[in-house]
Amino acid sequence: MTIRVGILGATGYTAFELARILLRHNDVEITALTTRQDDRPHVSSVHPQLTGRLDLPLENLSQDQLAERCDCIFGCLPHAASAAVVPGLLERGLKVVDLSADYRLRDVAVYEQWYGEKHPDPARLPESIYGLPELFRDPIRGADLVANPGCYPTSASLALAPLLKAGMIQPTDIVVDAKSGVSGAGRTPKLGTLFPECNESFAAYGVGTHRHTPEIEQNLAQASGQTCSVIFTPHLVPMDRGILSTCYAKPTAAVTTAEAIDALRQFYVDEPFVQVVDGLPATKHVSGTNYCHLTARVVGERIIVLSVIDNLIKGASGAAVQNFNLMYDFAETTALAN
Ligand SMILES: NC(=O)C1=CN([C@@H]2O[C@H](COP(=O)(O)OP(=O)(O)OC[C@H]3O[C@@H](n4cnc5c(N)ncnc54)[C@H](OP(=O)(O)O)[C@@H]3O)[C@@H](O)[C@H]2O)C=CC1
Ligand SMILES: CC(=O)N[C@@H](CCC(=O)OP(=O)(O)O)C(=O)O
Repeated sequence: MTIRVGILGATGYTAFELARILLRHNDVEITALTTRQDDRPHVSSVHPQLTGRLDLPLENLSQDQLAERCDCIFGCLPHAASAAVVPGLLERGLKVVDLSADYRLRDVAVYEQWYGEKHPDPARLPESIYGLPELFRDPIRGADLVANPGCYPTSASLALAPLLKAGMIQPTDIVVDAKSGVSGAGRTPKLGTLFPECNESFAAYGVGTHRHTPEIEQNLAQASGQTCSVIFTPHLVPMDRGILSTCYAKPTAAVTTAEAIDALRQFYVDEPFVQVVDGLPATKHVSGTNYCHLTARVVGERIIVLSVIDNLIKGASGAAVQNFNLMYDFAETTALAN
């Protein structure tokens, strides 16, 4: 069975990584790439790395044109822009993996509080499926609309959910101190991601206000069945890609480092893309892959869980293909095992 796939926002970074991964998928044909530009640039002029590997223009396509050419859409648009088109695609019978934040939060009031704008498609929020297979796999199988997680929430949730579920850490006073490479901000130019602004510099941003805070709390609450509160502080690191999340939590009882690592290992024993390591993980260990590396240390009165992912792969496009594989009942690792 060949699934015809379209990628929205194809000039961007996550779209490029998606195309690269999907070209390795034997059951996929990429049949549409979209842009708002009207001059139909060839994909090789937008992403020279794809020269000779994909022969398609980027086009400003209508929803009817997408429905004629595609079975499934990967949405790589900014939030709000995504929810403006997803309903029409679903109504035309397409399946959608949405990489934006639009369908991740269950509660429209929480979305509007943290994103500071009206949700374009609020009725669909309670029924969209959150695509983090290691924590919530079953509903993804056969789903029509999967909300691909944010990059920081993936790294933090994979680190903390197992220990919360095992009752080893308290659900409050959790601190997630996370650092991301600059590709996390996308290819669309912004002042803060210009080379002279961020190179040789290291800064926090969104302190106390970052919109991934409620997404992390939602995941931890859903995984553990208890209300969770998280202080999340992201930082921009002058490197291309990668996220390191250092997560601090209070143990519920005396625990050793070996016991904490063992709990993580037991939880992820059958997971192809989560590796619990003994040494300290580094972003380079997972760069360009769909893996998350995790470890833990007990220091004083805290358990510290360290988690690394590639923001563009496990934090975005690799996870999207993992979800796609589940939606279509392909082996979950198809096109991702590198
Ligand atoms: N970068 C990352 O690490 C991660 C990103 N995400 C999310 O994935 C989505 C894509 O991210 P990324 O690829 O990094 O972003 P980019 O900025 O690299 O690309 C987004 C693309 O969307 C198109 N676009 C921009 N604004 C609009 C608009 N208002 N309406 C329609 N199209 C628009 C642009 O294409 P054009 O100008 O050609 O029309 C642009 O190239 C975003 O929602 C992002 O938050 C999620 C996890 C990680
Ligand atoms: C470094 C950087 O700027 N990172 C982005 C997160 C990328 C991501 O996951 O964003 P979505 O939730 O929109 O999909 C940010 O902090 O907004």
